[in-house]
Amino acid sequence: MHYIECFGCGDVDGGLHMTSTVGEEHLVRSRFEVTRAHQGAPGLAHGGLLACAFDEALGSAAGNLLRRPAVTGKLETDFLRPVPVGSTLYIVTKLDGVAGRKIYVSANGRLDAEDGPLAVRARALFVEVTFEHFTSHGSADALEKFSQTAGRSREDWDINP
Ligand SMILES: CCCCCCCCCCCCCCCC(=O)SCCNC(=O)CCNC(=O)[C@H](O)C(C)(C)COP(=O)(O)OP(=O)(O)OC[C@H]1O[C@@H](n2cnc3c(N)ncnc32)[C@H](O)[C@@H]1OP(=O)(O)O
Repeated sequence: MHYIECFGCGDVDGGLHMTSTVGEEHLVRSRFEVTRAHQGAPGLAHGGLLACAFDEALGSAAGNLLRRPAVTGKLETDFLRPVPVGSTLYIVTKLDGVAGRKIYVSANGRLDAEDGPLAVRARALFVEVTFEHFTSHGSADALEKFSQTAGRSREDWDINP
């Protein structure tokens, strides 16, 4: 979790409640459990919410792998199979490259198992920003809110392992 009020990973009523873990080979694994609250057509996940889940997974990978603050500039999704309510999407994200402030990431989402059928593919461009992006465009106390949630100081965020 990067922020307790984040719709993707935070503790928000109706949020996606996603978890992400950095694993082997610098892959980030995220899970999204699809509930009735995420429906578009009866019994099926809404495409916009699936895009949101991938924004979260891709953003978490960019942030956690590079330890730099970044925001989504562009997000593309391919919806390959319907995603039913009650299923879990297993999303694996990889870092494809970095060019200056531009961070390229891509992800595959499989149904109900890491080796399940491929349901959604996504690619995104994240753009590195300064911390002032969040304080000037969002909330003046954004940095305090981030560090309260994650137990990190601003200096921790500047580390690039
Ligand atoms: C640190 C420790 C972390 C710890 C762990 C953190 C975990 C963390 C988990 C987070 C998980 C959150 C997941 C949800 C993430 C969101 O929801 S972010 C919210 C949605 N996105 C936004 O609100 C962004 C809004 N847009 C903007 O603020 C600005 O347009 C941007 C993206 C900052 C870019 O503006 P800018 O700073 O003026 O930069 P600009 O010079 O225009 O662009 C820089 C480069 O990017 C390119 N570019 C920019 N936009 C685009 C685009 N749409 N298409 C193509 N190229 C583009 C430009 O062409 C330029 O390329 P070069 O000239 O360098 O070759």
